[in-house]
Amino acid sequence: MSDQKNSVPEPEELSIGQVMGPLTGFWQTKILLTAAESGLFTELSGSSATAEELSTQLGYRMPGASDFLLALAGLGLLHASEDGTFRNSPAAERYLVRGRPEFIGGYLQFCERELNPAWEGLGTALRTGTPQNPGALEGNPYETLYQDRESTESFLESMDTLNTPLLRRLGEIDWSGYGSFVDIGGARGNVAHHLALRNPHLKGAVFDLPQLEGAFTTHMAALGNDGAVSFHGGDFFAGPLPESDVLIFGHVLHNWGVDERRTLLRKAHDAIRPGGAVIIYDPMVSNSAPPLYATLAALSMLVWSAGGGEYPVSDCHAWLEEAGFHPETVGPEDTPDDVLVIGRKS
Ligand SMILES: C[S@@+](CC[C@H](N)C(=O)[O-])C[C@H]1O[C@@H](n2cnc3c(N)ncnc32)[C@H](O)[C@@H]1O
Repeated sequence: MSDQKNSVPEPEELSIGQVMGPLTGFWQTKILLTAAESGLFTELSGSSATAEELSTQLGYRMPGASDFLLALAGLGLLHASEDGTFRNSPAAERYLVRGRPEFIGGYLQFCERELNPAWEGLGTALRTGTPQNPGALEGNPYETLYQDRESTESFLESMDTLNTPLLRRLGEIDWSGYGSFVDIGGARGNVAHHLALRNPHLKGAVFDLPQLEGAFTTHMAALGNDGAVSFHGGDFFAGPLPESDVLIFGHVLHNWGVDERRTLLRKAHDAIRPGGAVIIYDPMVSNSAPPLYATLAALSMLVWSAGGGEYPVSDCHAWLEEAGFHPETVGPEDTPDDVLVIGRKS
């Protein structure tokens, strides 16, 4: 037995770090979320301070506070200088300072409040296939989420963090042949606003649950949108989808099971005018070794959503063809980013 073991060649790069890294991932998450919640990065923005000064400001005790700051430096979120002072790293300065355009505080809060508790039940979800988010067990998890104002706000901010990289890619599509679009499940209208801004000839709308109308109106006012995009409240599983040249499903299909995705695409085909198109983006996978982000997103859907998950690009094409579209993948596959697929209607 032991001979057999010894005969297995050990890869040279084998190291316990390959196990310790994922194991301490939870501790790293807690360090990041605790620092963000304390306001440390905002406090430090554009300045530097010693561990003693920061611990006084935050009400922390030494020496724990010093280790905490050094751990943040180890994570690349702070820079520790020789003179004993700390300042934000460029990433922290850009993404973790409240008030900055790319601040991701909403996403941190959404992970902490919504996703991470559901991840606690990963083993159960894997064994049973049942979501671990009570809201998803009752039906549409968004209906439950929107009962809490603060959770709704952090969710909507986090959606915009995740849809921001898509704004440029959606803008690069040739929109000259289309006159209108509706962003189905378009939340508070971030994508719709930027699309309409870049293509003033387009009549844009968002279709989402009626609970989001107030957040949509507030966000449009903050962006200076003068009514170029309208909001239509409704449930996309009840009744037909709004008529348009283009319908967008961004980070929507992965919330639902295969049958619901196929239903939504069939409804989309009914609603889209001849010559129009449906546009889909999700962190899809296209081979047996997808980027880690896509599989983490898939597992987040498993534990949080009502039967959702990420799906192969080829499945997306198949559902589109079944619904009557001619599918085409726009841009790269197998990136840590979303895959963009367009289905054209003859
Ligand atoms: C993951 S978010 C995606 C938001 C946005 N498209 C983006 O890319 O950031 C899913 C959206 O679907 C909406 N939604 C969920 N169920 C819905 C339903 N039955 N009818 C209409 N919208 C729904 C949610 O309110 C939410 O805004």
